[in-house]
Amino acid sequence: MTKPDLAISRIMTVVAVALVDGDGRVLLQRRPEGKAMAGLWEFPGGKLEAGESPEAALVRELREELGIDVEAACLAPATFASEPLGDRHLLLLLYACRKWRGVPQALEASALKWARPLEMHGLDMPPADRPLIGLIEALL
Ligand SMILES: Nc1nc2c([nH]c(=O)n2[C@@H]2O[C@H](COP(=O)(O)OP(=O)(O)OP(=O)(O)O)[C@@H](O)[C@H]2O)c(=O)[nH]1
Repeated sequence: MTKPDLAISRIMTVVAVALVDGDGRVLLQRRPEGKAMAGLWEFPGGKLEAGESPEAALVRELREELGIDVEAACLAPATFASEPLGDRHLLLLLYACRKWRGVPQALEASALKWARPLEMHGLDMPPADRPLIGLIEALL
């Protein structure tokens, strides 16, 4: 029998969102100093907590990170990334969302930026995010 190349316990599931404004721009946040990959631009989101659904985790993360309220029903599954990350394997589930309440604030990030996909190609983003840019472009 062939051995699986990854133990399930090493998979890290992360949920993130492309918040899209009326001009077709997407919100990115900059990872703060002191964290892995500090200074890189990423989609808001984070890890699932035990027992949380992906949508509930994202609703929570968006409140914690940006101070906005999003309905789970407004989170549309968009695409995903699958990428080795240190000694783990990252499964990044990316949603798209065009409706939220409140004005996003950088409560945890060092900065926020509304960017068009074309601009995103020129930004430093985590390796898992790079293949997602073209897919987001096609979705908008
Ligand atoms: N939110 C988010 N995380 C991403 C993206 N791309 C990517 O590789 N990641 C990785 O997925 C993980 C997200 O987890 P997180 O935000 O909860 O964790 P963190 O590293 O900030 O640290 P923490 O454990 O102190 O919360 C990080 O390892 C982060 O580098 C992305 O676009 N958005």
